[in-house]
Amino acid sequence: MLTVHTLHAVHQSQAKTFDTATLRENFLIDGAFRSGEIRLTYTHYDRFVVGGAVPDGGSLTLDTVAESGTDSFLDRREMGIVNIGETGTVEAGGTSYTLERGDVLYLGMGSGAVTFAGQGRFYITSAPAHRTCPTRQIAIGDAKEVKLGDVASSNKRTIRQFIHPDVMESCQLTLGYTTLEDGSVWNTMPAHTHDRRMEAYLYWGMEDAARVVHLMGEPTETRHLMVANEEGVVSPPWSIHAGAGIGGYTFIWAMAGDNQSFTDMDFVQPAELR
Ligand SMILES: O=C(O)C(=O)C[C@H](O)C(=O)CO
Ligand SMILES: [Zn+2]
Repeated sequence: MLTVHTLHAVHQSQAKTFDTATLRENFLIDGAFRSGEIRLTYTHYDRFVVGGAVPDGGSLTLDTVAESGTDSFLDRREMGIVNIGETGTVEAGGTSYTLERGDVLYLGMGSGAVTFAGQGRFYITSAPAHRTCPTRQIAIGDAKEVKLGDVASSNKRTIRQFIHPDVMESCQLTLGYTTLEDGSVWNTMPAHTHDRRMEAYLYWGMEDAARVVHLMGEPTETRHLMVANEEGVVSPPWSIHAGAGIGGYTFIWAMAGDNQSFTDMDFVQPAELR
């Protein structure tokens, strides 16, 4: 079963008037992981799509998605998949890839129908593409590791870059995930914006009762979203994206836009945030 929800782009002057429920409707991605379903959110931020596929021992095929207006979803798109569950397989273009928890698969434009199977919980990201880059499976050991933060600032963390120019080629999609060390709670602090790229976060590896207080909004108009395990947030180009968690967590970041330069960020120091 395939469900697609559309999120339209919101202007920052409107976002600052939203109450909690309206903020959540417009920026929180919840309910993406349901047994036996593929659930996608089609955003109008760089036409970036995020979602989940949970085959739960069976198999689920993603092919035609009416929102893209193409015969097959990947006819003019590339895709990045992260398995956040147990071992599962993804089959595309006649090849089957076995993904362990934390493995990433990049599918180039024109890969055709994609079939998810096994016990994987697959996080799906997709951006429009203009050429075919080679499909590639990237294990955790193949990712580029960047250590950031320190214990004193409660933000010691490891950034793992998978779909990233230093690791492999893609059209515009970049993707990786960041894991907090025990006792550290803050991600992406100091915060930043990057008007050149939108970004989507998916929080996972959390206890059911835990929450991340995700900060969004223009730097001088911040708002927060209480985010549970396996929930995501779409971050418009004008918004900061940062958070503090109750307990440990990992978050998948994925971006699309004018450049693939991970370090192209406009930093905002805590004293400048409102
Ligand atoms: O913890 C961090 O810092 C990050 O992981 C930053 C995100 O990846 C990001 O916002 C990239 O633009
Ligand atoms: Zn960012």
